[in-house]
Order: sequence, then structure tokens, then C-alpha cells
Amino acid sequence: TQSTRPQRILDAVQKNATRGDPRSVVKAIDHFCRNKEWAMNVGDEKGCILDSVVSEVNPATVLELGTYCGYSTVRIASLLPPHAKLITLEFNPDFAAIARQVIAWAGLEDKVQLVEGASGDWIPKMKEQFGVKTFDLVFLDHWKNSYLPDTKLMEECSLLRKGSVLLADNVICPGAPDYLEFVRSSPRYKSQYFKSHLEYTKVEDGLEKSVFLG
Ligand SMILES: Cn1ncc2cc([C@H](O)c3cccc(CNC(=O)c4cc(-c5ccc(F)cc5)cc(O)c4O)c3)ccc21
Ligand SMILES: [Mg+2]
Repeated sequence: TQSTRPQRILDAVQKNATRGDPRSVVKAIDHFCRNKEWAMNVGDEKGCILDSVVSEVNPATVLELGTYCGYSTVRIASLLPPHAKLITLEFNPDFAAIARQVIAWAGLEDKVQLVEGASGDWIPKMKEQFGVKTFDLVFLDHWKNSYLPDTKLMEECSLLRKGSVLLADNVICPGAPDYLEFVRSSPRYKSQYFKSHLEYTKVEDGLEKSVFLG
């Protein structure tokens, strides 16, 4: 039977990465996507920027919007302090099924809660369902036209506190123009653009880091 791209990514992890070694899982996916088949992981170049922001924030609570195969989930979770928690939302069941196995291969199940469902449905339920007060870091990597409505929804649900950091992938390619305009012009955010490249390519892309000022 025909395999899917996420399944081929999982195969590459299970063949080439060491169980319980998150860095080897990241390396295996990057090698596969650079040499065999492109896929929409944040990738190694933007991934280093992601790593530096995670290390700087040192978050106790992280929300990731858009899990896909779990590449950025593994990158983030591998840098979290002992009792920190990462909740990642994935609405596509096939992506979720693969991501669970990638996260398990990395040995990070205890730090990650993968929730199957759409961000718009789950953001309002975060407090009651997961006992989350606020998020220290949010990584936005789902549908680009959902970045802005979901950011407004997180504000409305009081999930952001003074100092919460939003880090958004793909603000140039494919682009999230309405989101960029909002965080760069709103007095409630301090925004900074980290220029980089679209994963595994020479095309310009970047991450936008926006600190909520309360
Ligand atoms: C509501 N909700 N709640 C949870 C949730 C989860 C999902 C899925 O994880 C999902 C499925 C399909 C697409 C995305 C967004 N990602 C992208 O579209 C993307 C594209 C490219 C690119 C760039 C250049 C190209 F030529 C082609 C693709 C590069 C990138 O890094 C991307 O992140 C995310 C969706 C909606 C969700
Ligand atoms: Mg992306």
C-alpha cells in the first residue's frame, strides 16, 4: 500500500535515530527532508532560532499550534526544564498518529500532550481541560490564516500574561500578512523579525517573535 510522506518521515526516524535521543530524531528528519523528500518541518536553520528562543524563555508551559510530524515538538520538548509541559494541537488524525510515534521515539511522551482537534475549539478549553493558567511560550505553525484569529482568541481567554512570547513560523513564506501587521502595529506587543530561509531551501522566510505586554 502507498505510504504517506509523514509515514516515510517516521520510517526515517525509526531507521536512523536512536530511541530516547531527541537530537538524533531531529537530525534524521532533517537529513531525510534535505536529501530525499521536502516536508514542512520548521527545519534546521529556523530550528536553531526556535531553540534559542525556547532556551531564553525557559518556559514552564508551552502551546504549539500545528504538530504535523512532531519535529518542532521534539525540538522544543528536548529543551524544557524538568516539570515543564508542552501542549500541541493537531487536527489531522494521520499527522497526529505519526507525531505520537516520533515523540515516543524521542522519549519525550512525559513532557508532551498531543491533543487531536482544531485550535479554535481547544484554546477556549485549555484552562478547564488541562489546568493551564497562562502560556509562557506559544509556537504558531498551523494554518497561516489562523494565526491572527487564534492570537485574539488566546487574549480573550486570558491565556497570555505580561511577558508571554509568541513565535510564529512562515511569516514570509507562505506568509501571514494580517498576523504580521497586527503584532507589529499593536501597542500590546513588542515584535522582532528573525530572518532565515524556508526549511531546506534558499527561499527567504523567517520567524516573528512577539512579546505580549499585557
Ligand atoms: C486549526 N488547526 N488547529 C491545529 C491545526 C493543525 C494543522 C496542521 O498541522 C497543518 C496542516 C496543513 C498545513 C499546516 C500549516 N503549515 C503550512 O501550511 C506550511 C507550509 C509551508 C510551505 C512553504 C512553501 C511551499 F511551497 C509549500 C508549503 C511551510 C511551512 O513551514 C508550513 O508550516 C498545518 C492545521 C490546522 C490546525
Ligand atoms: Mg511552518
